[in-house]
Amino acid sequence: MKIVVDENIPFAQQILSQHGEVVAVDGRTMQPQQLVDVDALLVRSVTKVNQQLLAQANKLKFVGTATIGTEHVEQNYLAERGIAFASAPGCNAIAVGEYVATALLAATEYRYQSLVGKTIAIVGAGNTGSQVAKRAAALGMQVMLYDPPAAEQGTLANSVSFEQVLDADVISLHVPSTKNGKHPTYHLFNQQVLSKLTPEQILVNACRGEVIDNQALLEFAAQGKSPLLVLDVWEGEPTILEPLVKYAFIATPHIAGYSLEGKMRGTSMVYQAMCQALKIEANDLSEQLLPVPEFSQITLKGELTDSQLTKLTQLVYNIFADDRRFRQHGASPSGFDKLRKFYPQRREFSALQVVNQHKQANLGALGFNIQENK
Ligand SMILES: NC(=O)c1ccc[n+]([C@@H]2O[C@H](COP(=O)([O-])OP(=O)(O)OC[C@H]3O[C@@H](n4cnc5c(N)ncnc54)[C@H](O)[C@@H]3O)[C@@H](O)[C@H]2O)c1
Ligand SMILES: O=C(O)[C@H](O)[C@H](O)COP(=O)(O)O
Repeated sequence: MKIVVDENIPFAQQILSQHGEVVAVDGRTMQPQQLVDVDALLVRSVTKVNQQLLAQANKLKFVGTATIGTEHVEQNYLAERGIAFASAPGCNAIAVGEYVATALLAATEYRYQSLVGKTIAIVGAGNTGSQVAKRAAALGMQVMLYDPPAAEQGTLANSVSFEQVLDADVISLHVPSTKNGKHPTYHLFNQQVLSKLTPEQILVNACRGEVIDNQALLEFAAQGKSPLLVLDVWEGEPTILEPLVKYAFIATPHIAGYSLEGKMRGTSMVYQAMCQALKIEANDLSEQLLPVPEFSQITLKGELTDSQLTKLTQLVYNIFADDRRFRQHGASPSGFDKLRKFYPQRREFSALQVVNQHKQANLGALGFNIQENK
């Protein structure tokens, strides 16, 4: 069996080589001739899987994307060809929740404010939005969910109105990128919507760049009229609107979901799906391949202040290091992809065991591994 994988799928080589020849290729520049006689293809979000790419894929039986987003894959075309498809829903949702929580704590410290009692509107209450909601609630915020599709399907009891979203202290975006259907998200935050926001608010985009009209946002930001911006995703990646970067409080190259655990779950999920589709027995080594974290335990002697909590999150995930690297090296197309390719190992909060003498319920809800000190 021959399997082609994006070279940026961690652990793929070790896990898949049990089943045949594994060829790792650059996902951004993958070519049709690389798929001749290939049985399975595993990609990430940067590979457009369409008729053109699969023109010479004479033996292909399975395509998997080790990501949450699926807009880069023409699923109808795969179905027409009888090629099985799987994605990895929710694989890196915890990492996105931790990214947003870390960013919000940093932002409010910068403004000498507290998050307690502030409102947050979460646009898109799916896997990533729910993880953000859980952490925002743990930080004492009042959470509002806006998700008309889920409300219509009856899976969300209370979806607030879009007007309520625009009034929130924090607006955090967690929708897929869609141009069609009843609730398209392309430029959901367009010039008109952005004009209603104020510099006192915080706007987070960790879903897809094109959900915000980046040119319009730049114009408001340049006039000092935009909210405080936390931007992980950008329109046109990797060719982004570079002047926007300097106006963001936090700017990162689409790495909100890039925890090692999140990537490992993505690999594991598509591996399992591939084995099922190709009717082979799975031997998932991913958990075993996860390295021991550099840090392991911290003992807290007293109640944490807001500032100490901010530091604790940054101890595990140094969001400012990501931001710094991006501003220094990442805004050009090659820089953007390079930072993502050579992203340092980032662990989830659960990798840190917190020995806690004072009960702080919110640390557990934030994702830390709590050990009560009796
Ligand atoms: N920055 C990153 O590293 C990163 C990581 C993971 C996911 N993502 C992106 O975030 C998106 C969301 O991920 P998820 O796991 O939460 O997906 P999900 O499918 O679990 O949830 C998306 C939610 O958005 C809702 N939705 C769709 N259109 C909407 C609209 N117009 N208004 C409000 N809600 C709407 C859906 O009903 C659904 O509940 C993904 O599609 C992916 O593109 C980015
Ligand atoms: O959709 C997802 O899962 C995320 O956006 C993910 O972080 C994308 O990562 P990429 O495939 O671009 O490396």
